[in-house]
Amino acid sequence: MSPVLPREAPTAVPGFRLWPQALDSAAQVALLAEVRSGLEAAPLYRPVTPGGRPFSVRMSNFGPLGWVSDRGGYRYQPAHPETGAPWPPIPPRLLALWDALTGWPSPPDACLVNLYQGEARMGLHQDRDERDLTAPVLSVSLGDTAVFRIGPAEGGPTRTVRLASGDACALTGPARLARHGVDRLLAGSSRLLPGGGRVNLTLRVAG
Ligand SMILES: O=C(O)CCC(=O)C(=O)O
Ligand SMILES: [Fe+2]
Repeated sequence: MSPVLPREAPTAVPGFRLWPQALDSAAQVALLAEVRSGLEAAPLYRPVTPGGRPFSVRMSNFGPLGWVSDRGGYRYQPAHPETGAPWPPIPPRLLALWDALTGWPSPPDACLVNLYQGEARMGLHQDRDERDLTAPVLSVSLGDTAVFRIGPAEGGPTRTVRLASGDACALTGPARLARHGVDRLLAGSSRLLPGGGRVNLTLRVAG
């Protein structure tokens, strides 16, 4: 990670924290290589919603627990649903970033990997499958810029925030249960991933 503490930018949503360029371009390249090597052990797959609709993103996980969705619902589990193998470890660079940015006393035990390509998006939702809903959720973006949408937990007006390659953001405190999603990617905004697309890494204390 970067040697200095990333600069935090103000946001209009209390508890939604944003650190533009938390990872400089060298750190982004290094992290992407670590992600690719983890994905060799835990290949991306396309989950379905509990209603049976395929996600437009492909997913995998790192860490003791991984978030999965299927006909049985949403949950965390210790093994890849297709290979049955344990998830590979969370890259140390991400654990260090979690400590530096969140200051949370315990490490994350789950890192969801989302790959967005083409028209992939993610509908508005809350992250609420974790045991302790006071622990922050930290998200790191690599590749094409995402048009991220965020609004209050109870519903109501949302705002959009652009998340570029290397940006980190967190749902904390009053924004922990904020509704959020990804409307679309800005195609061609980054050259980090050959062929375009975006990798999002979401660190959580799940279990
Ligand atoms: O891709 C993103 O920036 C958000 C991902 C997300 O909200 C999730 O996986 O729960
Ligand atoms: Fe989410």
